[in-house]
Amino acid sequence: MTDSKVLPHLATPRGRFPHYKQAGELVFISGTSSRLPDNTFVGVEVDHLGVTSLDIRAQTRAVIENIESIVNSMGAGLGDLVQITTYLVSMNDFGGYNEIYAQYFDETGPSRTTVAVHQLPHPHLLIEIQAVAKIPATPEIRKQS
Ligand SMILES: O=C(O)C/C=C/C(=O)C(=O)O
Repeated sequence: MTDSKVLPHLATPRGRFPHYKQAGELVFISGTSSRLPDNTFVGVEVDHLGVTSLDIRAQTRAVIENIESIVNSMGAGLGDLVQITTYLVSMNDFGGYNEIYAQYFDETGPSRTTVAVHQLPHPHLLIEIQAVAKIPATPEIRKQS
């Protein structure tokens, strides 16, 4: 079974792709940022002079919680993730990212790769995560497809 979904309660993808694609028991979650449904970003402050402050801890938490919302929509949870790839704009943020990551996952969690990239699809983004979940094809999940 293959199934793609754009979830109405999450930030709309900024391109023609789904939040996730399910292929059998594996669910491939598209690159996810800290963007909220109103298209604002968690972990971004712009002061009265227009100076922008970006917060890797707040962004990391929001990204993981956005991914959690996606897997929750399938009746699953973060414990069902089997693989994570993280894209950071700067490895200077590795410490803050890792600190928040450890509040959600440990060595029994998904395999993980973290790389630094030149840019992400919005200048306010410090982090984006893509993930794979393994979710048994229960009748409930099949019903949603
Ligand atoms: O949706 C976002 O805010 C950031 C993620 C974008 C992508 O991964 C993409 O456009 O491919």
